[in-house]
Amino acid sequence: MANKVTFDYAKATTFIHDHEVESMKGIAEAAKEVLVSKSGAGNDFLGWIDLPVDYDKEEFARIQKAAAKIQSDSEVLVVIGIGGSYLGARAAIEFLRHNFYNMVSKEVRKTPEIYYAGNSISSTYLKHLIDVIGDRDFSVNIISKSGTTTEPAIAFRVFKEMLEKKYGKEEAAKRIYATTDKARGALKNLATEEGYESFVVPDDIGGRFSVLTAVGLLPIAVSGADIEKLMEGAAAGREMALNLPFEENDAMQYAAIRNILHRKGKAVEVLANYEPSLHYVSEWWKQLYGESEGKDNKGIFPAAVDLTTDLHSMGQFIQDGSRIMFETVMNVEESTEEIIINEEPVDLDGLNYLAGKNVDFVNKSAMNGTILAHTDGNVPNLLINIPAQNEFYLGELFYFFEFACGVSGYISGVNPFNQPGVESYKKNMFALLGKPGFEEEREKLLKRL
Ligand SMILES: O=P(O)(O)OC[C@H]1O[C@H](O)[C@H](O)[C@@H](O)[C@@H]1O
Repeated sequence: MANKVTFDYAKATTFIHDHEVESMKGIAEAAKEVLVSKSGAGNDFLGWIDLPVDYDKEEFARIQKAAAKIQSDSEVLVVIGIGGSYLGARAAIEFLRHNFYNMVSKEVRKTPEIYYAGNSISSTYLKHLIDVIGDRDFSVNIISKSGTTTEPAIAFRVFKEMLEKKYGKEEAAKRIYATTDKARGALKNLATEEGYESFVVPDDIGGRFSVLTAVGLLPIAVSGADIEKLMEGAAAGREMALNLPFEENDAMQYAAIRNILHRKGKAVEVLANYEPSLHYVSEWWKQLYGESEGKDNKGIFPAAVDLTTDLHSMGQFIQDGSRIMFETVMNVEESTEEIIINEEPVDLDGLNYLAGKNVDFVNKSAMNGTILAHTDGNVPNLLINIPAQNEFYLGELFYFFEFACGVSGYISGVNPFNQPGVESYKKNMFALLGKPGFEEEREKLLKRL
């Protein structure tokens, strides 16, 4: 086991020839050069490249102080945000903390319960979350880079009113933390007006690359995870991605291999995990790759499965359905906890052959068996090994995926750092809602409904 996050495509070599790797190596290195020399499209959004070694230390300390205050005066933290202003924090908290974080006793958890809002427009979800908070002390972290996104703005109105009713306007303002642009947007204006403690999403870091800014760091710190270790891991990931030659550079190889497979007609990448606590890492990854690469009528469609769970639902398709995909497995090499399967005097369930083995041995056997089965079913399998579930390796993993994403986007010739397609639904929604300025569009749409 290496003491770092590694990428391994040994099980995919039947689908990929050495000369293809050699040829893609050149393309990937040229793409890397465009990325690090900041000469490509979207080059004003590359602040994430050096972020792990070049971040605002004063703000970092303020994040830790705010987290400590929330931990001391709140039983619940409501994190309001969507997309890049939501998924990174949730991915990290679920990866790093207890699988039943909110449910486990306070003595075990020691930190506030954390719930997420503003990631849908469901009134039922909002009302049910209000029920969960009850009359307990709580704080809110509203996160929106643009400060104008509808889903979080609506949720914030609801929880702001709840805080103000409970504590009065002045005390409520001390329980609201706003993470947004340093100067622009409705949320920034509101925060200044109401005196909320504010944290900055840097101009040159897009939402889906912002997990290691205050966007992710404040909620992650509130959960009790060590954000310094997270940054150290990301810095280690950066060092390797920037400096290692292609043959030893895991992020570069991942970018290259997935593009080789894409050019052979594999239109879908299925990211698989064998730990339920990685579910939101996949969700974060889906946005990172989906918004970065899915444009100009091209891109690999990022999909995800939780295994072995989905082997009993999606497994059939992966093994035997349309041959449109390759699979990338995130393998946690050392399980955080161990449970031994004990021997039973009468072997009624027929499991005594596993007596003395731990459950993770069974999980790994399922994983290895599945990788071979899927490979036999013509699904090329790639492996990302994560030594253990801790802050350092998560930092490395975040950086690995971000760097590979930038390189991969340039390989396919898109601007990996914009998301023009996201505006289309928003325009229609605003028109249908009757937002001022959308009158003409509204008439046209109403006729089509
Ligand atoms: O942070 P915000 O400005 O509220 O944006 C939240 C998310 O929604 C947008 O529609 C974008 O497509 C995403 O890239 C972004 O992460």
